[in-house]
Amino acid sequence: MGEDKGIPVITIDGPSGSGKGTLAQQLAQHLGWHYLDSGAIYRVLALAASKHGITKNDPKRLKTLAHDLDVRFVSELGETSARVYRVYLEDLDVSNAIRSEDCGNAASKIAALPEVREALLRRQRAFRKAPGLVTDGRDMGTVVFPEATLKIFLTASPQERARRRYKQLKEKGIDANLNRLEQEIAGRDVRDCERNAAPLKPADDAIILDSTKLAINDVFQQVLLWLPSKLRN
Ligand SMILES: Nc1ncnc2c1ncn2[C@@H]1O[C@H](COP(=O)(O)OP(=O)(O)O)[C@@H](O)[C@H]1O
Ligand SMILES: Nc1ccn([C@H]2C[C@H](O)[C@@H](COP(=O)(O)OP(=O)(O)O)O2)c(=O)n1
Repeated sequence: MGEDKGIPVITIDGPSGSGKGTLAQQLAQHLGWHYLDSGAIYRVLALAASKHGITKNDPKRLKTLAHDLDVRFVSELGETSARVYRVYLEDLDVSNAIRSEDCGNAASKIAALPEVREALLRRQRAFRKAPGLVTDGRDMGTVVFPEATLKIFLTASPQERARRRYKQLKEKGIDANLNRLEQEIAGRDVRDCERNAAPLKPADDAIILDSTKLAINDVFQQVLLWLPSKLRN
């Protein structure tokens, strides 16, 4: 099915821990739009590659794996009426498994391969369905949906992002080390920003929002203020 360019898209790009997923999910739920967590696709691919013993040094097999990847997203109502997004690889629920920092790092490594990115393009664009799509990642506004309705580039200081990730992991009962997280986040920033294929950078027409000192709800309210004028254009 072809992509319908008349359907509105909000893109949220930015580095790890800036709050992209949180904001994108809030917006999708508020607007009743679809949600695409593009990073989850790269994470699932990293998991599948490890399962099949394919390394980042084998772009040809990774490309085939990316093309054939059996990844599914299921959105369901959680206990507090907020939507919960679950991710399946083949028929296995990998929602928690893909959230480890190891998986994030592995995803960042294979995401540097142009063959892999190309193989995932069409799959990502297929999420553009009525009444609208909110999506987050690294290249949503620059490459995947260059004509998006509203593009946000969400940042926060590396220290604040590491602190958020630390708290998030601890809340999930996952052991974490703040210093190590800071280093891993810094390493991922460099790799994601310096690669040649679709590097992490704001689109020319993106609004840059620094959330270092903003609460989750402040970020959400700010974006809601920007949206109406973009939807009218
Ligand atoms: N503005 C904010 N202030 C404080 N914590 C935040 C903020 N935005 C997100 N968080 C928290 O930080 C963690 C990482 O957010 P997440 O949305 O997963 O980031 P990303 O998708 O950019 O990696 C989550 O636990 C989330 O609740
Ligand atoms: N659109 C995207 C999304 C993610 N990636 C890569 C680069 C990221 O470091 C990894 C993991 O992305 P993800 O958004 O899940 O990571 P964070 O939640 O921001 O820590 O995948 C990408 O290259 N392009």
